[in-house]
Amino acid sequence: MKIVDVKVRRFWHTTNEEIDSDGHAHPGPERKIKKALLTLVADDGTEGHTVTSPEIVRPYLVDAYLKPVLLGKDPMNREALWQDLAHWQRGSSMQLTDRTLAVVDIALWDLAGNKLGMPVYKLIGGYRDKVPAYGSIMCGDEIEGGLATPEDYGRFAEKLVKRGYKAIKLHTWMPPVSWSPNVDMDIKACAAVREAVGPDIDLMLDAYHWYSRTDALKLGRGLEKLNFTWIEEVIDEQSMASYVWLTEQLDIPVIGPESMGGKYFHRAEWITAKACDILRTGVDDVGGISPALKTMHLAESFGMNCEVHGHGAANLIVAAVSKNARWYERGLLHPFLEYDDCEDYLHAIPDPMDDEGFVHLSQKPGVGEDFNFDYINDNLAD
Ligand SMILES: O=C(O)[C@H](O)[C@@H](O)[C@@H](O)C(=O)NO
Ligand SMILES: [Mg+2]
Repeated sequence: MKIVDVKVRRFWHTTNEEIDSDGHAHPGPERKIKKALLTLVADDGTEGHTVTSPEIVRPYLVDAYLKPVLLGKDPMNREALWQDLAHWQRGSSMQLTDRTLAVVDIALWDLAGNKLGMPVYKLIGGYRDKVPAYGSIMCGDEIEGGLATPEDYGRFAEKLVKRGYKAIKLHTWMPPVSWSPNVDMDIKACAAVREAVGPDIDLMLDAYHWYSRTDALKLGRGLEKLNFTWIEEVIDEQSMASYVWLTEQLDIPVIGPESMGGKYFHRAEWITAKACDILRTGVDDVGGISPALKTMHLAESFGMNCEVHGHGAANLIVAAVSKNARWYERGLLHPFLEYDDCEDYLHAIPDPMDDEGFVHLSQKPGVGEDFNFDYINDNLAD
């Protein structure tokens, strides 16, 4: 087989989420944004697809890196293609990011699954056909009846438990919320959730990402009293030394790094420096399914769990093939948004959850995104 085409189709997508000045999502007025479908085409007609933001597969990157590396190559040689792209990153003046490597890797896995008529998680080697999910709540806001008070979080958490979740992660208030960040309010929100759901639900916190060491310590101590399962990204992850310090001080497990680059290389440094108790990976964060698997195996060799950042079919695959991933991060969730509503460019959501809190893997060939190609082709954007 050979790759004969690399195609990008930009299309209009309707969303009811808006992104704040810190890059976090909240409910918002319905609006149209552009998305991009990346398609890799093999000479036998087999295709692999994934959807991303247009910037991730902008024409410059496709012409300067993706086509030169991919065209004429065997799409089944994913490792060689990923290594070639990864080597181009240094010479790309930071233009070729892990996000672009990720979408190419996912599309290559999708193409392989389509070619072999298998769901990708089975192609890799399934560990389970369903994964327990935690409900990942959106960052707090100042919306009446939304996530504006600790009581709002408590009420929403009760609903999530009734929906079937056996674990819940809070993202609490961060700027631009006018009075945040605020450790005491973070602890109040966590206490309200613990009070609402009782002692048997796993609870985690992912709070303001730039607290000082002493603020993070105060927050961690508060979570220990509430028997939380982990504390996440509460200090700038660029300071690994701060996480070494925090991990030494706290009994509650510290998880990371999420947003740091460096793929599995940097995550190996966090493990050997004892900067975390639980490792973190995610297809967007480390450059695709392939490097996410390497990160998972790295953690396993140190007897560590590694939790997958983010939702979607590709992240679900990484959790489904890994004994040392406890959860699938399902979200982000908000009282005003219906997460089970399907995106307009899909025929079905990639992470259906039963009422016991398990997300079931698609048994269709490929990665598991059930694209509505008619919708995409009928809503093309320039
Ligand atoms: O934008 C972000 O910080 C992430 O998307 C975040 O909201 C959430 O996905 C996360 O941190 N999960 O762990
Ligand atoms: Mg996080």
